[in-house]
Amino acid sequence: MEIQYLKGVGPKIAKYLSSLGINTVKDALFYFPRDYEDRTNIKPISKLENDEMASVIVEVAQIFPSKKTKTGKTLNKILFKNETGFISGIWFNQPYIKNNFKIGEKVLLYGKVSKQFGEITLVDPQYEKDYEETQGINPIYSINKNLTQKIMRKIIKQALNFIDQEVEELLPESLRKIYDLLDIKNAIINIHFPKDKNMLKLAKRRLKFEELLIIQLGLFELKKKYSSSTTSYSMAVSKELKALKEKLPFELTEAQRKVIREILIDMKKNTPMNRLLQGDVGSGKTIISVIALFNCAMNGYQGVLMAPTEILAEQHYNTILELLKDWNINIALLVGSTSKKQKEEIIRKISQGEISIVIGTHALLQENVEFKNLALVITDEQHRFGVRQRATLINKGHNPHVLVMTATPIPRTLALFMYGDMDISVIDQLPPGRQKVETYFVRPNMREKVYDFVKKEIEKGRQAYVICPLVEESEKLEAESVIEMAENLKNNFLKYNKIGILHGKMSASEKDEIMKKFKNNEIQVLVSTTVVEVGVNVPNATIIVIENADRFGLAQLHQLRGRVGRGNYKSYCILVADAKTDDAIERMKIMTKTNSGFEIAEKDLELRGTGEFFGTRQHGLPELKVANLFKDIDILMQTKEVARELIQSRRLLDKDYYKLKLRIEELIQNIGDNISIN
Ligand SMILES: Nc1ncnc2c1ncn2[C@@H]1O[C@H](COP(=O)(O)OP(=O)(O)OP(=O)(O)O)[C@@H](O)[C@H]1O
Repeated sequence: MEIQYLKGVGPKIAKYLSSLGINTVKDALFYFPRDYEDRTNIKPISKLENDEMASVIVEVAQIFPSKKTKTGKTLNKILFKNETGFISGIWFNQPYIKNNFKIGEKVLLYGKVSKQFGEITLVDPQYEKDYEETQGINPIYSINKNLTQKIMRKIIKQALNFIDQEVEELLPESLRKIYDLLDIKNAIINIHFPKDKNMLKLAKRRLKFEELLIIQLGLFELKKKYSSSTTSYSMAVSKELKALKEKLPFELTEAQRKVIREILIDMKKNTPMNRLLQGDVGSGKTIISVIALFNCAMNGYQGVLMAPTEILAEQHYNTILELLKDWNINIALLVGSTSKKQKEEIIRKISQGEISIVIGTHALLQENVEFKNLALVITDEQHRFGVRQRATLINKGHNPHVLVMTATPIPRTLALFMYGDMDISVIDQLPPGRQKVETYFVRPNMREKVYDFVKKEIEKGRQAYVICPLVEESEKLEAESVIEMAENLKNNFLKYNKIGILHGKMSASEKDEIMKKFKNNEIQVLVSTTVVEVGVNVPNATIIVIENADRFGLAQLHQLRGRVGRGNYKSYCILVADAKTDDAIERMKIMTKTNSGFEIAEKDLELRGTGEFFGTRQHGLPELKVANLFKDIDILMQTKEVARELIQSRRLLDKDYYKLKLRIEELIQNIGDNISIN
């Protein structure tokens, strides 16, 4: 039912609601509050504590004229009283607020308490005059400035009148009984307008349970599908591997050896490998992919490695060419900017099986790229590819082995959730000799000192990255900001150093040229956008300056920092930021405190929630509305068990579960796969 059918929702309000993603009554019912104000516990004024959120029922005692503050804001103050004391309300830049109150009138105020110099104040409080009906726990919705909480609550209340026709119960009573879950109707009513705190808790639990159970079931079904496809390419462990290992410029770490064993065992089986390889930045994942691709080629099959950026694809290509040059293996690079003629040639050779190892970017996904006998698919940094894209590549072969590499360390339980259909290998050890990257957070007025320090490193023979401030996502601006920054450095701080620039809008050959020069130390300072974020490997670079660091998320900062500290030299990361919000300052501080990708990932989850952390939309998985993968581990584990049991006992096929089953099929379709559960 369209939202306009509700009383009081005219075209204007409907438009505002639509901008929140609410187009139907059902959308409104599932638009859950972001928070609640608890008015059940109305305290005497004298008992209020500094900084707490509180409600008071008071009478207007005195209305003061508007004043200007030192910073030019208008300040309005109103004094309120009740039998327990006096409290003032202050509002900034709302000069008309005083017209809304009359002396002696009773109001309910809700806001943050500030106690200073014996005066108790509520800053910018919400107020309601018809407060009788809104006592209790009240929902607070994420709204935009065109709507008010009051209007929103009215709309939701009306929507709740249609709950019977709009909302389906997916969980049968038998299951609800065992796990003490509210029925869906009660859960939705109580998540919007909780009867009391306990009912709010139960409502949340029920909705989280459903949300997580559906995803778990979807992932289990996917896993079942892949593991039941029995025929893959069984590959012997090539005798040549020993020779390859001897050619490496370093000894493999124990962690790398363990992972290689796991992968070779998988590839030997005639069921397809489906493995996630996790390893922190710089832990040495590339060589693992080289060994897997080599083994595949030695068995006479084709393998492919897809990277998220051209720079990285080229880097992998060059590494592989160099390492495998003693063997007669045809290797090709296929990226967006490969010339048309070359592309055609490469595509022809791939389809005829003349090329054994293909390295590339998204360009590999084009329809006309066909393989003769694709047996191994490796994707690097998979969180940048959607599940769908991975599937497109996999479908170019017949049940090939699949290896996904990621540098985002995800706590194990969460990894099991996100990649529920995959086995997991972890490189939990860095190559020997690595030192902690010393990280500093400085304000922009320290810039001169920062670049003095950069100069000193260069004098020692080392190299530096300068990551440019993020600008709006405009192609031109991106290039401009890099050029401007480089000019600025040339004219001021780094007059005598060789500076190069790199940004996403350069052609592949330009980028390649710059990267080669940087690798050969012909460029000492590389001013770049985040195109170097993932994977770029120049061990002689020991210092990275990240300008406007507060605009980056933690995971991204960690990736960027991972560009240094990749060799035996002591390395530094300097975050230059005029961070103002608590959140931004917190992020900077976390970076200075820890080098562990694992800890950073956990903090990131805490600060940003799971949706953004995983970029769930890219994964094709639904965004979680109520559950939080970090905080709701217990429900997560419980639903995992339930999912397993429902599938193993085949109870999911019972009539009771029919609606749930349909929902799961729908979910899998959204992920980009097509299976019916039977
Ligand atoms: N066992 C090892 N001993 C010494 N150096 C190693 C070892 N394994 C890899 N390296 C080197 O460490 C550097 C980082 O390796 P690699 O580029 O594979 O990291 P990565 O795991 O892909 O990191 P990122 O996620 O940042 O791309 C490279 O210079 C590589 O040659």
